[in-house]
Amino acid sequence: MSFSQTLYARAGTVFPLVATALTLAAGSIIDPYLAYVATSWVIFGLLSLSLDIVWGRGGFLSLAQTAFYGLGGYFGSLVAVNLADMTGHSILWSLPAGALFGALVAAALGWIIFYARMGPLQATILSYTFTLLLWSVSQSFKLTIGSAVIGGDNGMSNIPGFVPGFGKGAEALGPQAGFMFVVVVSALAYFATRKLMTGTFGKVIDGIRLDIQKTELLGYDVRRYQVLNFAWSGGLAGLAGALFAGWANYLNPSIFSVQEALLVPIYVLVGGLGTLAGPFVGAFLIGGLSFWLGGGAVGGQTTLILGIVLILLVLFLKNGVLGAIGQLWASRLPDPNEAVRNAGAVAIDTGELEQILTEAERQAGPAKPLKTEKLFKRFGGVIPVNNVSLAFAPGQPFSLIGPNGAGKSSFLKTCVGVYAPEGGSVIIGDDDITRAPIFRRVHAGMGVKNQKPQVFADLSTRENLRIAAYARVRSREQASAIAAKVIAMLGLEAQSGVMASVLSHGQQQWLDIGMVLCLAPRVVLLDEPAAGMTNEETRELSGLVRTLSKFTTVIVVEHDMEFVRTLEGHVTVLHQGEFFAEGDIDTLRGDDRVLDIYLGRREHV
Ligand SMILES: Nc1ncnc2c1ncn2[C@@H]1O[C@H](COP(=O)(O)OP(=O)(O)OP(=O)(O)O)[C@@H](O)[C@H]1O
Repeated sequence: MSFSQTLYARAGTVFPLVATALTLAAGSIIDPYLAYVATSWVIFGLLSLSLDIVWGRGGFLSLAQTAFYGLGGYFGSLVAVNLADMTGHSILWSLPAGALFGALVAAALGWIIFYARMGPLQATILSYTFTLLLWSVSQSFKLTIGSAVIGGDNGMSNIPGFVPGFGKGAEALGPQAGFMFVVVVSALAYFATRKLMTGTFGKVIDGIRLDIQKTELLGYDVRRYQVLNFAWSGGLAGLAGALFAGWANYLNPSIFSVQEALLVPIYVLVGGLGTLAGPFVGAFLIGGLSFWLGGGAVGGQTTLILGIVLILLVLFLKNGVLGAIGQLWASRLPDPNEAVRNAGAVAIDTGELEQILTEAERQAGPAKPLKTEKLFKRFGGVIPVNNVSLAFAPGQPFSLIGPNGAGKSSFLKTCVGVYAPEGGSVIIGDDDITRAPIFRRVHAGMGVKNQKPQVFADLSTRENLRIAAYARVRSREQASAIAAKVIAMLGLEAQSGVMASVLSHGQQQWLDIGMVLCLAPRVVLLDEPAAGMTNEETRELSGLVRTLSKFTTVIVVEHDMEFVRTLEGHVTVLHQGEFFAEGDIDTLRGDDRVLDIYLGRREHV
């Protein structure tokens, strides 16, 4: 790797470190008033970072960040006002209290949003409603606890500044030291968040944004991850709120206002969505710009400037400042996706495959049978799965065939948990999984490949496999080792570092199958796996499915009769949602009744 490539890969750590050092150095020499104003930009940057991890990384535009910010500020101050009087050291009380309260409220709101499986728009509106509700309630909310007074419209005053020393007479930091203190706290919060988001947790959050269903099909409890991410973001916002209260020494309900709520996404967009450092850049740029124009941080020109900046940004810098710099820089580096252009056809290394499957069997136990009993699913007047009772076992591949609309995919989706059945049961081994969420079925041993390749487009081939393997083994080293084996088995070594989005359709199908194998499934369900594959790839796939069936139960939904014939397994015909016939493919191909349903003749049907 060249210096430029290494620096590009570490940019999110190196530049923020340099920026922190420079800001700290500048802190003691700049004008105290500027230091005071710039402190608020750092705080807004931290608040915006809290949005960036849920929006830029998690894919959910939350308008509740200022709610957690305000609540963190009020609660942190409530604690600080009472305790700091006796002990000094206000920041020891207000910052953890604000962060914790913000995290708890976010976890509660996130629990409602994510477990109710709301759509993105609905979730954004609910988060906005929550902020508006607080705004309205806080106007008349009055509370006195000890020496802390929340006075409704009048807000809360006499909040102690940043007091680092102990004891009654301890003094608050001045503007310059206060600025440096806020920079240090925000930098620590940034680096902790960055560590979280560049690790496996962050990759799962990326997976949720890119393809939530696939993430769950890997066995991740996606809602738990979403709530945890939201709670972390609430913690950051609460921390920012507690800092803001110490900076302003005063809070009032305007912190929950519409204008405040909408400023946060603007900072994020200006800096660069999903970049983590971008929110600070956005807050500094907008804050600095309005300060320079003479309006101060919240001066009269701010709204106008924000409007103009946003319009220019939408027109010219769609990825924000850091996003645009990153793109420009990347375009000057050697193309990391070059390897794809020289790629040959995928050839399965059968020896490697058998090793992977033997190891999987050793770790996850023997193959499990899958059974459905009178499985029933209806969509209004359509019944795509009508009392279907089937049993699948290891030893040979099972194929499900039938004309278009026969209910093959619906049967598979009902087994997988994408559709909830109205009747009957699905049993894997000894476990009744009829009502289990998708990720629990995966834990029970199910591995699923849907018709379209489901890979995480923005992650590399290796990262895709790692995230799949990590879902099972929960160890980064083991996950990397499994990913390396699957890459070798698929012969994708040259493509291991390229983005999945640039792989060919066939390669994406293989990668998807590789991800399923990383789960060491005991039952494998494949929905039209040969779709879009070349003849050569289809032959390879047939070999893979046959080998797989020696180690696990395999069920394949397929249209391609020739492919089904090469599997040399058991075939079940579905028709109009019901079991119709079964046997080997040659017998079924000679069966007039089966021919009739495929040709649409009525004679035998
Ligand atoms: N989510 C849904 N909502 C409403 N109807 C659905 C839904 N999914 C499937 N159906 C209906 O159920 C019937 C069976 O569809 P399904 O896709 O399961 O058949 P299939 O055998 O897999 O067909 P194909 O081979 O064309 O993929 C169709 O009439 C379809 O319109």
